[in-house]
Amino acid sequence: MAQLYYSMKPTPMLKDELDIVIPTIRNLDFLERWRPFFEQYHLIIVQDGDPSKAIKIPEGFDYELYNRNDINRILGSKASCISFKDSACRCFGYMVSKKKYIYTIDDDCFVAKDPSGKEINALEQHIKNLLSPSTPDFFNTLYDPYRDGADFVRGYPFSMREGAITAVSHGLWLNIPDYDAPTQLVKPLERNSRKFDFSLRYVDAVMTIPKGTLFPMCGMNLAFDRELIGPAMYFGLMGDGQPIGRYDDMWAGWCVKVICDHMGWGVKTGLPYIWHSKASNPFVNLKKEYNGIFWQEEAIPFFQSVTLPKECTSVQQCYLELARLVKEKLGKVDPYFNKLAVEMVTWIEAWEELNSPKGTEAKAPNGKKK
Ligand SMILES: O=c1ccn([C@@H]2O[C@H](COP(=O)(O)OP(=O)(O)O[C@H]3O[C@@H](CO)[C@H](O)[C@H]3O)[C@@H](O)[C@H]2O)c(=O)[nH]1
Ligand SMILES: [Mn+2]
Repeated sequence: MAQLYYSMKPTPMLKDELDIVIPTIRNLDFLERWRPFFEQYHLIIVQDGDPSKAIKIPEGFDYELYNRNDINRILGSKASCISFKDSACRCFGYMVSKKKYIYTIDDDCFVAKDPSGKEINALEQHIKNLLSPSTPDFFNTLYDPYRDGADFVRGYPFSMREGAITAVSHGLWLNIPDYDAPTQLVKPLERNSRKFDFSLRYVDAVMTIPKGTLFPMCGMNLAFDRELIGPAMYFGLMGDGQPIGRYDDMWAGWCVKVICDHMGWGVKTGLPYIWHSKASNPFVNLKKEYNGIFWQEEAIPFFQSVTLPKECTSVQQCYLELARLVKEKLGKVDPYFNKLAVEMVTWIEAWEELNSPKGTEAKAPNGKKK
């Protein structure tokens, strides 16, 4: 009967070309809310924290599950580049995936509704964003010209209307916005939701982030072309034993954007929205973010000043050049950046080990096929 049910359901887009990566420290009951949208995709679950803890995964999902023991077993000494006790561990899922696309989502994110009350299939919107071109070189004032009902506006050069390949689709959040701790502390009650003037909160737009402009990439609701930009999607070393937290995705976003600009690829932000249900503790977050709030005032000018040499023709080469520059330019800000630069190189070595044709296959001992 189940087979008949599946055969009757429409095959979702990129069903066999996309993995969903979830970092977690808890049971994944949230998947029940996403079942209509996720159950035909393969999940890669990266269990953080105590590997002896069993997490419950609802029946009917096709997944592979990795805990810290698996990460250490698969990467050996190179496991040092994967964060422990921080959601940054999710990037291990990007590395072991064999698919062209990745969607990553937090386990406290649920299906949101658009202003008409319709449930948002966030994954489908991300896929549309990734499969349609970007406009990094010339801003279209009607936002995404490739969306139904939109187009290029007058004065947009026809020679540029083919657009660029889209490497990243950055989604947003209703209810709990991704604020830093100081902002959270001064706006404890603010919700990005229908209680306020909903039309101000739900912006029905997808836009390309212009070339040469950095952005704060949030890992909560994010999709990307893994074959294109995967090697640069290293979520910086945070968590246990590190002097900084909650800048993992920010670090990845700055590296990714500099490399996408160099390669001529686009990064989009906007739709889809998810419903972010849980605000993490602002005081705990302040401790994690403290150094980052200082260091980003040095890091941003550094990334803005980076020019990658034309000899860097692959993402791996770009990333290794970035690691070299991080050590040279940011190492004097704090020794942490020397360590981060080393782990950036380790990440690329581990990526190559698992993903080059002769690379080793990562075997997930815990996993369930439907
Ligand atoms: O030690 C940990 C803590 C959590 N996780 C998993 O990671 C995600 C996010 O956790 P949570 O929702 O509690 O934290 P947020 O502050 O909302 O996360 C956002 O901030 C950034 C953190 O870098 C990031 O952009 C967002 O994720 C959940 O799935 C937890 O289960 C973990 O793996 N390890
Ligand atoms: Mn959260």
